[in-house]
Amino acid sequence: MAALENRPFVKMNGLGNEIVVLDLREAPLMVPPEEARALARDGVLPFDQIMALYPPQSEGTHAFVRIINADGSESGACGNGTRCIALYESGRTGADHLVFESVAGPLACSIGPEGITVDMDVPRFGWHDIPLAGPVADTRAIELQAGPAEAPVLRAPAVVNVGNPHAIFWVDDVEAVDLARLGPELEHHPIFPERANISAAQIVSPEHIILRVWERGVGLTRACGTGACAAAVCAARLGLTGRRVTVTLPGGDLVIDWRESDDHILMTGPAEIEFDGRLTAAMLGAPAGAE
Ligand SMILES: N[C@@H](CCC[C@H](N)C(=O)O)C(=O)O
Repeated sequence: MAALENRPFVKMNGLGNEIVVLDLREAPLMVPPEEARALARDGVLPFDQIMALYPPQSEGTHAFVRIINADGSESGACGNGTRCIALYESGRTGADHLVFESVAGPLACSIGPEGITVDMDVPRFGWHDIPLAGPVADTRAIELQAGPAEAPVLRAPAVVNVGNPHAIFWVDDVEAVDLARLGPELEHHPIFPERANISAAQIVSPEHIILRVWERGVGLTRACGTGACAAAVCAARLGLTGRRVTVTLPGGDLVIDWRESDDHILMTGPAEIEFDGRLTAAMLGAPAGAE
């Protein structure tokens, strides 16, 4: 029998980033990676991330959240998924201010007229924080390139950890970059011992970035909240933009404010509940009723 069989789920999205919320607080269990992979593969419940909720570990928090990618790997952060669990929990409790915990630390969320704002904590730029495979004096532009000589070669990404590792390449036109081909090569580049999310970022103005993301453990997604945070803080740090930008992804816009007073990253955007149901053996890759 599949471990997750018959568990309730809620299908949500954050700007088209496909999210499945599993509220496991009543009967906690670890999400088997092979069941996550089967669920992502079977097409009935396509998802980019599972946001699995566990009983809170600290006073005043709503849940501990573990984030599982479609390939079964775990991530320390998921911006779009965090807005989704904030909306889900607000619907259950009526609260407009919520705090979750994750392996990367606390996630304070507030629901307001502009959308759902998540405090994504502070960015980390040290080579060992990303992490990179070895010491790099200045991670503002590491020496890395990919792509055939005849195509626009991606060069010298900025790198940052915003709860998960990101590499951002600055390009003149995001549509001219074949991220579907270069993404997997770069995600698994040996310079990234924990792999990395790979973005192509086009600076439109000091207040506007267009972004495309190849997500670690998933692939191309319609939106990546941590990718938007990563591109925003790296662009500001390089003087390419201000500290408050709109990031346009295929699924829509996020507003990122890299707060001057404490360097926290505030991400604001929508979330949507689509439908709910219960997981079946077939969805989890096991024959129904199998012991
Ligand atoms: N879609 C997420 C990112 C989820 C985790 C990422 N794939 C990773 O493994 O680091 C977001 O909205 O941030």
